Amino acid sequence: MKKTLRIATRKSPLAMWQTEFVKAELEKAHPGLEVILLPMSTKGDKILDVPLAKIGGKGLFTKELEDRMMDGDADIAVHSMKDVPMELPEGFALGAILERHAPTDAFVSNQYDTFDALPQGAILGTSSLRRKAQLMAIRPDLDVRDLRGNVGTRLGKLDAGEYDAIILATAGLQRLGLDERIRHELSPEVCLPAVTQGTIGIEYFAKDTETLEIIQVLNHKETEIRTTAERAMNHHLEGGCQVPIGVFAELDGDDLKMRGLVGTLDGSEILTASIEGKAEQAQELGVDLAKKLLAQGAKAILDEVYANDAHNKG
Ligand SMILES: NCc1[nH]cc(CCC(=O)O)c1CC(=O)O
Repeated sequence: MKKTLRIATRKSPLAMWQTEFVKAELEKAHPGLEVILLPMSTKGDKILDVPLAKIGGKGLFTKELEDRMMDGDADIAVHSMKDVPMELPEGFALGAILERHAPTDAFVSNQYDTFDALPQGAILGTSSLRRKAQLMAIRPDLDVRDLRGNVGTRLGKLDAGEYDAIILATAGLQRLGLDERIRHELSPEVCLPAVTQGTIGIEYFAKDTETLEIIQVLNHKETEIRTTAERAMNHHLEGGCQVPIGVFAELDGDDLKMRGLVGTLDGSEILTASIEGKAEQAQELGVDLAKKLLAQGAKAILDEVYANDAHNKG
C-alpha cells in the first residue's frame, strides 16, 4: 500500500475543514499513512463579482483540482458533492462518499428569529437559484439579492447590514463551528435541499486501484445510495448545481423515498414530485422522478432558465 497520499483541495476555510476531516479519517483508518494537502483556488473561488449562475461552465469548483491530479501532483481530490458535476471528466471516478451531514438550508439573521418573521420587502441574501425560487414562492414580497463569497465573507456582508437575513447550508456552518449563527433550519417541505447537500466525496483516477483501496474505507453505503438517487435525478434533468432544482432522498432500511422539485426563477411556478422504491433501484428511481417532473412541464421551465444564460448548466 502507498505510504503517502496527496490531496488536492480548494483553500476556502470550509474546503480546508472538509479535507482536514478526510485526512484525519484516513490516518485513523491507516496508521502510518502520511497525508499531504495541496490547497489551491478554483475558477469558482476567483470570480466573486459575478452571480454563480452566470459564470457557468462545468466543474467550476473541481477542474483545477483534477488538473493537479492529471499532472501527477495529487492522488485524490476532496469535494462538496454538491459542487461536483453530474458527469466527471474521462478517467476520473468517485472512490468514496462520506456519511452525510445536515442536508438542510439554514436561516441566518441578526434581527429575525425565523424566516416567517421577516417583514414585507425584507432583503434576503442567497446566490442559489434553488433557494430563491422556493423562498419567493412562499414570500413573493421578499427582495432576494445575490450573495457570493465563502461562508465567512457572506456572514460579514450580513453583519455589515447589507441584508436582513441570508440562507446558507447548515452543514457548512456546523463544520466551521458557527452553529450559533443558525436561527433555524428550513425543513425540506419549505426548502428542498440541493442535490447531495451536506455530503463530502472523494475523487480519484479510476485506474488507480491502490488509491481506491485506501479511500474506500470511508465510503458510507446509505449515503452512497442517496447520492446515486439524487444525482440520477439531476443528471436526467441535465441540471448542474446552478439551477432551480431541489431533490432529497431518504433511506429507511431498504426503502428509498425521494422528492424532487423544479421552479421558475421568481418562484411563480413550482413543480414537485415524489417516488418510492427499494435501495437497489436508486439510479432508476432518480431517473423516474426526473421523468415525472418532465411530464409536468419541467423541460419548459429549465429551457427558459438555460436561455437566460447559455452557460449556467455547470
Ligand atoms: N456552493 C458552495 C457550497 N458547496 C457546499 C456547501 C455547503 C457544504 C455541503 O453542502 O456539504 C456550500 C456553501 C453553501 O451552500 O452555503
